Amino acid sequence: MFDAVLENPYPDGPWAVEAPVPHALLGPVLGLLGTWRGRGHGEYPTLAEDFTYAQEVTFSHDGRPFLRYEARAWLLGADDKPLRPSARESGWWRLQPDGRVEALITQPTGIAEILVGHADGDTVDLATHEVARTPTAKEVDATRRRYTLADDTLTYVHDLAAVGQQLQHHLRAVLRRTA
Ligand code: HEM
Repeated sequence: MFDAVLENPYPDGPWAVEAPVPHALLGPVLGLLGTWRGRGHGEYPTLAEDFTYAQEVTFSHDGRPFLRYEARAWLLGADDKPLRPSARESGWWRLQPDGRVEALITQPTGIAEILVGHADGDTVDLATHEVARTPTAKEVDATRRRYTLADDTLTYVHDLAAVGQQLQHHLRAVLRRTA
């Protein structure tokens, strides 16, 4: 009786050139589609030490005017060996006319962010509209995320206002397209 639902007839497509055909509103973010891997560096005034991490980020779509976003990071030791899993997040980037973006991103640390911003093909700039926190989550008030795409390299900087600190640098990473 469940035969009709055994296979998902609407799989996501990470590619701009294969089915499903990307929705026209995805135009300003088409260059992001796919999987990216690379490394980053992070710091925050409340932390005793800065840190280096590796990260994998995937943007995919199902033909509708939003991206599915997945990111997972792991810390790297001095010898470049994986130390331990670190930040993960996933969400949806809703494209609006004129390249406006509304993003919903959740993290297993109890944070749910809504960000608004703009995409123009080479850059995406997102800033917090609202943050919701579970009762035990750390006090995160705002983030700003700026992505720059050039020659199959995706660079981002991530500012953070949290635990009583003003909005300031937390992360910078350079990712290369892997698929
Ligand atoms: C690539 C993504 C990220 C990495 C690798 C990363 C890494 C880290 C690390 C290593 C720490 C120190 C504590 C620990 O060892 O876990 C930390 C602290 C923290 N991070 Fe991140 N982070 C990332 C993304 C984020 C995001 C997206 C947010 C918020 C939306 C965030 C908010 C915080 C906060 C609030 C702290 C605690 C500061 C404190 O209590 O002093 N981080 N992060």
